[in-house]
Amino acid sequence: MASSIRYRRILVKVSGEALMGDQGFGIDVSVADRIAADIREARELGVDISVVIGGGNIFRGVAVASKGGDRVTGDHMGMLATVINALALRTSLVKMGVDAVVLSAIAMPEICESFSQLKALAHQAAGRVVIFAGGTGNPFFTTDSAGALRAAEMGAAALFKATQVDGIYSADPKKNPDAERYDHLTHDDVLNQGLAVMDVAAVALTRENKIPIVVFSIHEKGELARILSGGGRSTIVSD
Ligand SMILES: Nc1ncnc2c1ncn2[C@@H]1O[C@H](COP(=O)(O)OP(=O)(O)OP(=O)(O)O)[C@@H](O)[C@H]1O
Ligand SMILES: O=c1ccn([C@@H]2O[C@H](COP(=O)(O)O)[C@@H](O)[C@H]2O)c(=O)[nH]1
Repeated sequence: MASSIRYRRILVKVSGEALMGDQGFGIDVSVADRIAADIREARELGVDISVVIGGGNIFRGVAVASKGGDRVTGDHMGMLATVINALALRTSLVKMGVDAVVLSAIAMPEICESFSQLKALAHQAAGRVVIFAGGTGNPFFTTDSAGALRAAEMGAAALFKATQVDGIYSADPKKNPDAERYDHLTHDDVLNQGLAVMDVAAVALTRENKIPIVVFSIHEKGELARILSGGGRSTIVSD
């Protein structure tokens, strides 16, 4: 096992939106397989990995609220979307020989196990990749907040946000091509400058628990292992 690995236990927040690939909606299985391969490669470095998966490729609660519907119902729909994605990612991992389990914050025992911290830690100790579904289980939150929460519960040394962009910029790089990319920021920098790559609750929770955040592009094959090995391209948020 290489000694230069940056973190020995991490939680990866996987973008739901990325799962749709070029389809515009739903799940592109080849993308799920690629992400699973990246997780397998990173695990082979001897790193414990658990995953929170988003739901943006299927449903976000604000879509209901913005059309005058009930936000809480919309958020329930969004959380269910994350369960669909978690099942797809587990399928891809198992297909390539990685033992993985889905734990949902919303009980659905016919489909997957319900979340408890003890169960999650036991699965991790048994060498499984734990995929957390259903977000926090509460409306008005996001899967970024679920990522920060589960990272703290799992004793993760860092929260990796695998997203559409290769780091944190001075403004949303999709809207501002001239935005400046940062290699390193503090939690306070992200909050005080209103850098919207993650929601405020998630950043505040990681700050409280002294958990660094690593933002990197999910579209770069092998990037997770490269960053864990000391290379790659990312923004690290730490104090
Ligand atoms: N300052 C910033 N730096 C980097 N990205 C930013 C910034 N502000 C806004 N963004 C946007 O935030 C997005 C990531 O946020 P978001 O969590 O909504 O997407 P996601 O990772 O695809 O998650 P999901 O689909 O699971 O909801 C990036 O794709 C980027 O366009
Ligand atoms: O704790 C949570 C997490 C998520 N939601 C709802 O699910 C969707 C999808 O999650 P993303 O983080 O946007 O990928 C989100 O928009 C919420 O509607 C939630 O209510 N609580």
